[in-house]
Amino acid sequence: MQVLKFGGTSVASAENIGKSCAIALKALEQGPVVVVVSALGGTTDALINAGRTAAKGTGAYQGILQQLEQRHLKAAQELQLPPASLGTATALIMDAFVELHRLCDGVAALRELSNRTLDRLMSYGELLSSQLVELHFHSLWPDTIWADARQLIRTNSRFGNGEVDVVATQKLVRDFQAQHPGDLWVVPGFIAADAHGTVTTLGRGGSDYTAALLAAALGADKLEIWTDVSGMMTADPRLVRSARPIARISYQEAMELSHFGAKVLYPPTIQPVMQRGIPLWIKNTFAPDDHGTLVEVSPPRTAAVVQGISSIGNLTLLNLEGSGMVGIPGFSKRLFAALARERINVVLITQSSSEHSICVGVNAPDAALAQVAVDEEFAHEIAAGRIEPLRPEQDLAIVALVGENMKDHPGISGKLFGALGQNGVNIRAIAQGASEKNISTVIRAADVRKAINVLHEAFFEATVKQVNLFILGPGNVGSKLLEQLARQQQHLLEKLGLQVRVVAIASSQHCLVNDEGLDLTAWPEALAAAPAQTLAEFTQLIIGRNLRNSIFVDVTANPAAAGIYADLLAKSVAVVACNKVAASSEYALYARLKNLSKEFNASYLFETNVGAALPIIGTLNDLTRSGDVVRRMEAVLSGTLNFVFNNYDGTRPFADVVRQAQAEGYTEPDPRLDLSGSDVARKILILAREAGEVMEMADIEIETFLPPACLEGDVEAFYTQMAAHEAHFRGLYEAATAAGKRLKFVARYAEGCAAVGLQAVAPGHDLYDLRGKDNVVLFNTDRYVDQPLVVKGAGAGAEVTASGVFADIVRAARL
Ligand SMILES: NC(=O)C1=CN([C@@H]2O[C@H](COP(=O)(O)OP(=O)(O)OC[C@H]3O[C@@H](n4cnc5c(N)ncnc54)[C@H](OP(=O)(O)O)[C@@H]3O)[C@@H](O)[C@H]2O)C=CC1
Ligand SMILES: N[C@@H](CC=O)C(=O)O
Repeated sequence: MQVLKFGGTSVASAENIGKSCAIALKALEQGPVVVVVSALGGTTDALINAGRTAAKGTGAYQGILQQLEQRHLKAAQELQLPPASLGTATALIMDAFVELHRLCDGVAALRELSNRTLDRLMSYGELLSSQLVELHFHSLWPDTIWADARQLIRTNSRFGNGEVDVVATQKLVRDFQAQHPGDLWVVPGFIAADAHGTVTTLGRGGSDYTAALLAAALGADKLEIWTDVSGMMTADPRLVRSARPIARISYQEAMELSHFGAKVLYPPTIQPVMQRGIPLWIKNTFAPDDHGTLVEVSPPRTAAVVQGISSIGNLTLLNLEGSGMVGIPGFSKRLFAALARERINVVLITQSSSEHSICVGVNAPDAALAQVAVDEEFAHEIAAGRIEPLRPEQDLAIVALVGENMKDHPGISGKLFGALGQNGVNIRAIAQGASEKNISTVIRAADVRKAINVLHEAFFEATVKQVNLFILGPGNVGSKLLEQLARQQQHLLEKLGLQVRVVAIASSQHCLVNDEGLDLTAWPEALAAAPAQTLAEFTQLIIGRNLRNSIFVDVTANPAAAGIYADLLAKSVAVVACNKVAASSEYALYARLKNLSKEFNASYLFETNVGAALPIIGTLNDLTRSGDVVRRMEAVLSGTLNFVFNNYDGTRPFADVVRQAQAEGYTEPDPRLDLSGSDVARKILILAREAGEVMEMADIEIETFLPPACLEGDVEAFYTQMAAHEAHFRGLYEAATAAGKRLKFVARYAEGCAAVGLQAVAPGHDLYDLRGKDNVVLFNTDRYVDQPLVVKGAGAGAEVTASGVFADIVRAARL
């Protein structure tokens, strides 16, 4: 004997009924079959709607019923039944709707819809669908009978959610079997009757339960639940795109997952088949060849420790707290008794070992009633100040990991907390029983999508991690970065398992957004047509999207952009910046950002602030982290100035060489920062801070070689004044050359002091041979005493800088 249950979508139309029928006929090749059917998809909701509309006293329910009747008549027509069967079907439908109209008229007259009447109304959905299906089967398999579930499933008289009398039900089913030994039964799901024969229902989704009760009573070889997905999934596919079906799972795990929102199975379904050890399949009517999920006693153990991730929304936490609870027995009993008296279901319980508080999760609609009930129960203690009035916390949800293997596996909860923490998901409460089949976390409802995706990636997709970039400043460096990202997307996916998506690009005039990731080959045109956004709006866009593994990339030189880092880090959004403003602004901000980065587990990386893509800050960090102490640094840190002094020989104006440096992309957007020495000063300041020094910009001695007039006015005036002072620059050059030396703009740090300035260096000096736009840093430390540790190479240029930003992005993504 096999029991096959077809859900609402599987019988929603004549075409779908045909598919379900084909599945049942195939099963008949292996032996007798019991088919349990739900109502035609959407019917139960429509019947409830009709009843509730009638209860308001309006006549609108008539329209709802007429539509529903037409739908059933159309399905009967389309089933292409033999004429006699079609006549029977039409009569059944019309009679049923006469009765439904009569019931709703009564509800409208009384303006009252009791659970008992609602059960009666709803029962017509399954009664009609099962009779239509039976007529269709009958035409293909004459040995088919319709079995009325009201005569098979016995419940108490709790209308709306009847409690099944299992012993009576088993007897009724076996007696029926003895009298009707046919090959194929068709049974309406969801409906039952109490001892007086009054119709009851088994709760929404109860058709699964009907099928399980029949399977258990008949000692079936298997139960198959046919639905519109290919099995139980590792997570809700509406929230997690990469969710996949679970091939085999234990009853216990399936029970945990179905309780926690895996809607493919009505939770009570498992108990009856588990008791009898009947294998339960979840299969897809629309893809019958897919494997589906097999729920069984002990599935073969795979490497998967976690089987699925599930969630329940709409949760409220109630926290009973107070010093008067500690060490006194009976508090929890009274708390749960108060909730039970109001028939409030407790979804989750936690209590810390200090016994100072007990925290329970309830469905949000029950929270107000729960609060009154508990506050009343403890009114005496609250008045005496021994207990606080109950504190409800709303807009929460549970996200749970499910898997029997978790119990033998250390580190699962560590991984869970780490993954959530890194993405700024705050855990409000935790529950895990000693059986360790389920680890439940309570989080903000707004974080559910992000949390489930983060966990799915951590536990099911070790190979791919999605990273979401928000890029500010698609200028010289920014546009090169976007080119490099576009070129390397496949490489990142294949070699590093990173699926890098650029979600937004913003300039000062436009902001382009696509939650699915922008097309990186066509962004310039799209950006030019996109609307503007302020920095505050851009910040909100990043925070509001609440995407996992979010990284803000600042490729501007804008001081205001540096002002948003703190807000982002505090939301666990990583920050990668080649903008030097934040790291070189007042020490308090630099320190705050560093602390926020630690506190919220979000990277704050700015390697390109010094020497473009050269590993200067990284090297310094490695030295200090491993206990070395930096005593002295000597460096050339301006690509622009090194280029200018390497290329200026008096044969063409100094200002022209500076213009060339700007055209080649070495200067700051405002080249006066380079020529004045300020840019080098910020770099040595950043290095000194990274070496552990508490320093401000004002502590750096800047010896400028520019005549003061060059720094008056705007950038064009700057170029004009440099041209006017050509003799000054030639003089500097000639004096150095005459002494056999070269000009280098040098930064120095030693014993808490730092200075920058132009210097003529002699052959043999470490800085003498520094070519082109190169930078160099010489670190003298406790370990590098005789010879400095040297980092040297190209120190400016859009392409190399972009590659340094890219490397920081990858570092942040792999954290
Ligand atoms: N060039 C190099 O070798 C190196 C550069 N850097 C750093 O890289 C950064 C960028 O330099 P570069 O690409 O040459 O500069 P660009 O001037 O070419 O680009 C700056 C970008 O920032 C945008 N921007 C400015 N203000 C805002 C704002 N308020 N909101 C949104 N976008 C804004 C600009 O947009 P719009 O055009 O609309 O104003 C532009 O797209 C600088 O901080 C520089 O110090 C670091 C290391 C080396
Ligand atoms: N303008 C800078 C670029 C890198 O920071 C330089 O010239 O070094």
